[in-house]
Amino acid sequence: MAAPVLCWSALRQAWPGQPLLLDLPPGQVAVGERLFLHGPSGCGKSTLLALFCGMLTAQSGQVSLQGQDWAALPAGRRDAWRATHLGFVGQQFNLLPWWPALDNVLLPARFSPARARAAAAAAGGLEAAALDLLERMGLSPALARQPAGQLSVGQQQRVAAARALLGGPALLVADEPTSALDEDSRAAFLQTWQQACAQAGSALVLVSHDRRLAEGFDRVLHLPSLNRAGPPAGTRKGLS
Ligand SMILES: Nc1ncnc2c1ncn2[C@@H]1O[C@H](COP(=O)(O)OP(=O)(O)OP(=O)(O)O)[C@@H](O)[C@H]1O
Repeated sequence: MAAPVLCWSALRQAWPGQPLLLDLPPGQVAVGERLFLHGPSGCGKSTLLALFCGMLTAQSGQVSLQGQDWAALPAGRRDAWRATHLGFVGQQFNLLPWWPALDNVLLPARFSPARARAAAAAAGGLEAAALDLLERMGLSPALARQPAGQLSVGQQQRVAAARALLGGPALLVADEPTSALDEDSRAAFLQTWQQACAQAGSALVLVSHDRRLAEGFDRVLHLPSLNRAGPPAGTRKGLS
């Protein structure tokens, strides 16, 4: 069996001066697996994604991406590892607003020769790969040439999604990636994204408040709130 893409030991995390936020049993995400992560606002979903992405070092426990323990990498190599193996779509899209959408999608290729090669090989050229991804996300070649800052918020979210997919990184992590889309577009967009992940062989970890979007995912991980009136931690259910 192939080694997991993402792997974590028991994780405990608290922000300074705040009560324990995360208390997670060991887990993993397999090659190509789609994991849907949900839980109430403030339960620590974004914090957990930051641990998965090596943006934050676990206070207790260990997280590995593609067999590499994040904590064992110096900061510079962590950035390079992330650029090669991870695509991320956050609640802020972090696009360069004066750059054409197309150039924003091509950004990972500047930081990762491996992703540049993979993208070019899959589509007969790097630019063709980016245009193809944008088109699959519903953006025409004409829109692809427009500065990202002149696109609608929903279109910008699609550009960020295409950028994360370029070159088929082993893992895609998405924090509420459909928040800027209208309700009718959400399911269709996610379906497109899942298909693109499957085609690229990328695993997907997606956070959403909206449980209805869990359709099509292989597994659902419910993250309970540890700091809310409710059943004591020992009786929490649904953590898989
Ligand atoms: N950079 C930070 N510094 C200090 N505390 C933080 C930081 N980021 C998050 N927190 C704390 O961690 C808690 C959980 O935040 P987090 O964003 O991880 O939750 P979430 O489940 O993603 O929330 P939402 O669904 O509303 O986006 C927050 O209540 C906040 O107090």
